[in-house]
This record gives sequence, C-alpha cells and structure tokens, in this order.
Amino acid sequence: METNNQLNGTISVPGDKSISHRSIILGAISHGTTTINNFLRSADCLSTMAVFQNLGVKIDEQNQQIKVHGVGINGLKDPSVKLNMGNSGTSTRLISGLLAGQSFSSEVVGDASLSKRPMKRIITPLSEMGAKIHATDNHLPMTIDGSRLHGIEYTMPVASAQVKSAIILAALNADGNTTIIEPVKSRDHTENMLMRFSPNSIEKHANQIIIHPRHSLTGQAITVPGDMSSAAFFLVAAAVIPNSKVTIQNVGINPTRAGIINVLKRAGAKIRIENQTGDAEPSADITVEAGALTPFTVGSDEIPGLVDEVPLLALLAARANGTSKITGAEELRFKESDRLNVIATEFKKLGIAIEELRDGFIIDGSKPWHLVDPNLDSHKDHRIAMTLKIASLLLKQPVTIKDFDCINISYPTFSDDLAKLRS
Ligand SMILES: O=C(O)C1=C[C@@H](OP(=O)(O)O)[C@@H](O)[C@H](O)C1
Ligand SMILES: C=C(OP(=O)(O)O)C(=O)O
Repeated sequence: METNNQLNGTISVPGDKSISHRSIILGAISHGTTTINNFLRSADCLSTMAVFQNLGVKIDEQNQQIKVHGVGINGLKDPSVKLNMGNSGTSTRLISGLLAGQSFSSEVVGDASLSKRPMKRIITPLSEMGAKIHATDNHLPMTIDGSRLHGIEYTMPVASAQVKSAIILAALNADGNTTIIEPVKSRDHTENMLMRFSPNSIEKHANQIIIHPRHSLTGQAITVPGDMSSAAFFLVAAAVIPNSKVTIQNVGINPTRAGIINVLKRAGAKIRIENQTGDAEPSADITVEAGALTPFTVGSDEIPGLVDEVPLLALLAARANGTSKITGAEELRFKESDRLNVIATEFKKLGIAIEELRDGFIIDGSKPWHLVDPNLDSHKDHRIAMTLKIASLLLKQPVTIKDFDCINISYPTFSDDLAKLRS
C-alpha cells in the first residue's frame, strides 16, 4: 500500500471555530467595540455573524479584521426574520441561551442535518431557568419566547461545551447566581473569554462555574489561535503517511481541546511542540513526523477533549500495528452525521478491519487495507469528508468523495493547505 503522497512543509491553519463563534457572541452583547483577528470565515461562523446582524448588531470588516459594535446584553433588537443557524450546532445552542432571556420572541431554524440534532439538552436546563421554548419533538424549528430567567444549580448530565455555554449565556441575564457542575470537563473557551469581557461575571473552580448576573461586558481585542480540530487532519496525516513531516504553526493547545496530542504520543507518533505562548488560550507550533504506530485505547474520560477528532483517531488506529479500541464516544451519533456509523461504513469500503460499537470502534490496523468500493460518501459532514480525503492519500487507486464541498462548514481552505504540503 506504499504511495508517494507524503506531506512535507510548514503551514498555519485558519482560526479556531469555537473561539470565532464566541468572539462574535460576547462582542455583540458587550459595550464598545470588539476587534477579532484571524476570525474563521467558514459557513458556521458566518451563520453566527448573520444571526447577530439580524438581531441589530453592526459587524464590519477592515483589512481582514472583524469589528463587532456591541449593543449590550439588553440591546439586541427583535428580529423581523427567522434566525437561520445553517448547519451549526454551536450557533444554535449558544445563541438560544442568549435569546431565552430577551424581551422578544425568536424563531430559530437550521438546515436538514441541524434539524435532526437533539435540542432537549438545552431546553431542559433553560426551561428550569424559566425559559419558554417550543420545539416539536425537541428539534428545530424552535420558538423562543424571551422571558425573565432565574438562576439555577445544574449538574451537566453529558459533557457538552455547547450546553454549558447556553446556560452561561442565559445566566448572564438571570435574577440570581447560576452554578454549573461539570463531572467531566468540556472545552472552556466561553469561560476564558467571559473572564476577559466581564471578570466579575464568572468564578471558575475545578469542576464548578458560578455566574453572577448583570455585570456589563466590555469589548475586547481578540486574536483567534489556529484551530486544533483543523490542524489535526495534517497532524494525523503526517503520522500515518510514510516519509511525511509537517509543522503547523500557531495552533490553539488549550488543554480542554488538545486530547489528540496525548493520543498521538501514546500511539508512538514522533511529535514536537514548540514556541508555546502562555495565554489562557495558549498556542504553539506542532511538528509530526511519520513512523511506526502502536495500538491505543481511548475511553470516555478523554472524549470531550478530542470529540471532533474521533474520525481521525479511527484513521490513526487503522494504521497502528495491532488492535485499538475507542469507547465512550456515543456523543458522535449526534453530530452533523452519526459519525460512528458513517466512519464504520466508509472505512469498510477501504477494506479497513473496523467493528462499530454502541459507543465507539474496535479497529485492527495490522490487517492490510484493500479497496472494496471507491465511491466514498461524506454524508455532508465536513469532518468525515476531510478524514476520508486524508485516508485516500494512503491508497494507490483513485476514489471519489460525495459532497466534498461540505468542508466549507469548518475549513474552506483545506484543499489549498493540503496542496501546499504536497508541493
Ligand atoms: O462548544 C463548541 O464550540 C463545540 C462543542 C462540541 O460540541 P458539544 O459541546 O455538543 O460536545 C464540538 O463537537 C463542537 O464542534 C464545538
Ligand atoms: C460538531 C461540530 O460542530 P457543531 O456542533 O457546531 O455543528 C463540528 O464542528 O464537528
């Protein structure tokens, strides 16, 4: 299965998707102007931007810098249109938290994939706070009648940064404090950013966050680090494609997001992390070089820190010399596609020895791949499309990937960056 598709060189990847969303959201409800450098101009983040424009927030762009002219938490305007969240779960869940405490009603809609994704996870805690949300069968479209909210104490049943952030944003406009208890920690970008925009609004403890409402937010200058979830395609590619060596500069390495680095190390990948900055959202240059890979296990405690990288972990496992097991990843069934089922289905077309479990996979990477069906399908899921593209670099035969343009959701310049590493 040796190919000449090795990747070599140094690139940087676009800005982090989670941080880009949050910089628009917190900027919009602040007083003063928020500037955003290295904002990710992908379809999901542009959905967030358009929603706030429909809520009366002026957002403009000069020399690739985004400027959000904040209106304060009570300055959003009654939208005269449906708020279209496109394909973005993050936009939907975070902004719904904010809409719950407004003085107007909003109708939230999304595309076919988003309309299949579960919203009960936000409806339950927000309703406990006094929100009035109507959604047939807990799916979009959803009507949110803005109401007076009160503080709650909430223990998160699933580790979800989107749910946590929805509660935080609602809590900013509630009567009384809100306490969120997180048995397993999810990404903490909302908390980190709120610490900057309004230090008196938030207390952060080991597994507990307390929100103190009604402190105003002040606009900030944000520089978004490179997206670890985008960098991960090339980090894993460099680990699995013989003779590769790739450096990705300025990647966000917030520990709640960098789980893939730990797994790459455990699998024996040659990896180096350099030039780290010491911010609340640290970043660094990461180099990975191809080499022999050993099998690994990943369990539920690690999943939140690498939830969007699980398709890539499956690819890493499919090139390790033995049987790897990934469990505790049932959340993958509720993303843009059922990612556990789709990865198992598409990897079987490549002749990979993969067994789909209820909550993960068992993958025997010691068995050679043999192409069974060259007609691969992204299922309109950006992370699946890019994972299959990297996998295809290990094949001698050509394959096609249906609906590959869905990569625009998170990484519109993926193909350009891949081309740079192949030239
Ligand atoms: O908060 C965020 O920005 C995100 C949280 C994760 O979702 P969950 O919180 O639902 O696990 C992740 O899958 C998504 O890509 C982005
Ligand atoms: C799950 C993802 O995003 P979202 O939930 O925002 O649609 C993702 O980017 O992989």
